[in-house]
Amino acid sequence: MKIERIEWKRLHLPLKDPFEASFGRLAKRDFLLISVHSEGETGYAESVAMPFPYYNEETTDTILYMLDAIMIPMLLKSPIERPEDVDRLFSSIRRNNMAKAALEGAVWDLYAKQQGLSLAHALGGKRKEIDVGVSVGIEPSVEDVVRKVEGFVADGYKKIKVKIKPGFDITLIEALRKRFGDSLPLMADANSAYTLDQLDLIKELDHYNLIMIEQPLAHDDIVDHARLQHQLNTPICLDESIHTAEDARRAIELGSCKIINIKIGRVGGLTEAKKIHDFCQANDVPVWCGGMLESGVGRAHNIAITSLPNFTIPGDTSASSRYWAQDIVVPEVDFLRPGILAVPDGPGIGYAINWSAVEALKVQEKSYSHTNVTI
Ligand SMILES: O=C(O)CCC(=O)c1ccccc1C(=O)O
Ligand SMILES: [Mg+2]
Repeated sequence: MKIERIEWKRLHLPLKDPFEASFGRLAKRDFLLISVHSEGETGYAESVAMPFPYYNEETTDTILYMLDAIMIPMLLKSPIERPEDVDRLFSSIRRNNMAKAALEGAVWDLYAKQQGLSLAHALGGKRKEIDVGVSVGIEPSVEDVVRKVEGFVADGYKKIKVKIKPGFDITLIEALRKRFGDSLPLMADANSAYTLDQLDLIKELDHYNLIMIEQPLAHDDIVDHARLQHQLNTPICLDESIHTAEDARRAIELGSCKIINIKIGRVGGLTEAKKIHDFCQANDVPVWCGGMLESGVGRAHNIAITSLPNFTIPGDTSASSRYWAQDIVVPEVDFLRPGILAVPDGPGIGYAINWSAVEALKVQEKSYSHTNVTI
């Protein structure tokens, strides 16, 4: 697999409605669409960092720097046979997982296309359809969230995740249970907004039959989460705290969580995502695929990894129309049946790029080949 050219295009894609979590509010997506070219095929992926370092330490600009100064030159000068070689190549670079994942993901798509396989199949996924849920942001009032959830329930989403923060938690969950009853598959994501000092408040959430509580405590903690899990009936799911399969092993050994949210970007790529999946499967810990408000390209990667067998809980990969007036893929990501997405069986990610949409959203771009990169 001789990599001849690598490009990024920086896109600004406006959200239909601003999305808010305890870490901040977002009105548009600012991300890099990555293309990796080899022998007539092109692999695609996108960078998933937020524009601010409040979810994790990366931003679109830190990714741009890492790709431009370090990772693209490294990739262009290294012999690559399989996508796992990219994971190995970048293993000496500490963290910067979303930068690594953006390039590694494009090489996975390229590799699958060169083998004539769907990305799902290349990863070892067998599932042809996946159940999906939706993540609902914080709104000005509890009633606003209830109204939004009404729409998503009507759409047929299989899991409703709501964002919570101190002062916007028990009253919200209470209102949702009152309106939709106990059988609605409901969970809450705190994005690290609480500490163990709020134990009594967090324990109140035990009364609402939540499927799980996602990342209640600090982004870099597994010790307090273990103490909390031992006093909580509701399963804890870790998102921010898990960056590697080793992190997953430690958290599971300690009893810090009963479920893991796998995000390809947060863990540095599909190779590591698959390792976490496999470790969790061997230890009877279910996983699901988290979202980062991706365009259709990132959504396609999420669908592919979700075809693996231990993704037994509906993820955050909703339809394109949940976020975008127009997505950058054709066809757009849409339900096969309510709450169900088809896993594409065409080569690679199974979606084409809508280049006229990309050109309209583009704010910056750069192309690299052996002739313009000093290696
Ligand atoms: O719909 C999605 O893509 C998931 C939205 C979401 O919850 C989220 C979005 C941005 C950053 C972090 C998170 C999260 O899961 O914590
Ligand atoms: Mg989360």
